Amino acid sequence: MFFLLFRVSANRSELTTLVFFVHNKMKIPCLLLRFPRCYFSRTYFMNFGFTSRADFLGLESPGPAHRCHTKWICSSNTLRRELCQQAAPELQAEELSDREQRLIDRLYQGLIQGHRACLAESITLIESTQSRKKKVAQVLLQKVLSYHREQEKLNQGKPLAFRVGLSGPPGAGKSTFIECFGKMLTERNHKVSVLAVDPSSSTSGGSLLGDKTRMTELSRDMNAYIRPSPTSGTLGGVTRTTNEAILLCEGGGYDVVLVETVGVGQSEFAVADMVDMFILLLPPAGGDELQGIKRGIIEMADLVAINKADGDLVVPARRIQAEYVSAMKLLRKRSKVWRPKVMRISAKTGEGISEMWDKMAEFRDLMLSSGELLAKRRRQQKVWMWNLIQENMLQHFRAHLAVKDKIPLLEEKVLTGVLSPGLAADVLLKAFKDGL
Ligand SMILES: Nc1nc2c(ncn2[C@@H]2O[C@H](COP(=O)(O)OP(=O)(O)OP(=O)(O)O)[C@@H](O)[C@H]2O)c(=O)[nH]1
Repeated sequence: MFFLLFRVSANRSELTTLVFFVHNKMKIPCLLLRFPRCYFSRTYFMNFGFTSRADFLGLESPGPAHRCHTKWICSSNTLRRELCQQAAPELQAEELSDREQRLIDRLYQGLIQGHRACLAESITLIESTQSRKKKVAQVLLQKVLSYHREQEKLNQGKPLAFRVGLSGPPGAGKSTFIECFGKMLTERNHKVSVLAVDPSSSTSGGSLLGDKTRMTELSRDMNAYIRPSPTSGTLGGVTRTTNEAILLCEGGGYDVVLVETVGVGQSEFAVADMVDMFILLLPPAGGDELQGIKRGIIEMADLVAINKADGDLVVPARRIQAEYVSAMKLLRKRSKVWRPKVMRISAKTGEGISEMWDKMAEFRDLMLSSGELLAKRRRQQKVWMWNLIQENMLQHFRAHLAVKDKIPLLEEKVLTGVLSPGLAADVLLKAFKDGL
């Protein structure tokens, strides 16, 4: 990247005008080198026509002046990070109070040093619905993201963590599996975090996955971190924070991030869209007992694990495995390098768990070497951005004064066949546009 460096002492307004001219005409990011005690307010820059901080980066030596508004860059290392963050200038536009800055610094430092308490506090911050806290959380997240990018660069561009989604109907043995699987991984020097997505919590106000005493042994393990699902919010809200929590966990050095969801709703589709590998855990039962499982979700699975393949259940587990093997042959191929596998395991006895991890590692290596993993992650980012925009826009639309009262009436007219759905939508959209 090109940028011009200016050093400012005397006649700074003339210089700033010149810098702005260069920046504006030549579209070159400019760097302004400043001296201590040389204070520039945001208004000062705005007066010269700069519209965002990323237009213009300031370098200052730490000193009495470092508390001034343009506290952007204090060392060449942070300078590099700040340049990387140009893509998200709006997040830095809001000035943080000293207290907020201290909070971010404390959480960030604690997080990257692997302190579980700081990770927990950071996730609580991103789950906050209070607008100010949300902003602070986003600044923290940006910081963690740039740390991520640096670490990934050091790791030759390879992802820092393996993101795994786990879904299955209630009683399939998810907690027993995670306990057994997680312990095996920590014994092999992995750091494991478990995030639960439980959409039922948004309607019941309680967390199904979180309330129970689950995974007692794993939760005592210093190399594991278990986070129950947030207790409020829409599915989109819950999954948005889960997405961000994944990044925080990775920043905290967790190299295996497990996202668990109950396989009876929409959450598993959302989870499948935020992980590298999606696993479906099923009990050795078929037909009626698995009615809650949606067909579509089987198509999303990269691996199906038939659990409880022990004692009397070995025979039905074998039968179910054979059924799934043939059913999955009929599914559309989603990857050039991987065909979904069906395995038998027992979370109770631990049988098959190590082999399952070997298969998972094989999947990750194949996906990485073929470039499919990174392509998938990039695609997921875009999907998520649009999902969130859609959800927010729809909320905004439904709550808008110009359409709010009209919706029930128009819905009724569509239901009774008085109005076509297309026409009703046109009426509402026009009212919305006119009311903007
Ligand atoms: N025989 C046998 N029983 C198991 C196995 N894994 C889990 N179970 C039993 O199945 C029951 C449900 O297990 P959980 O781990 O609580 O299942 P879950 O999927 O987390 O259930 P929810 O929390 O309701 O979603 C418990 O009684 C477990 O002891 C297994 O491998 N073999």
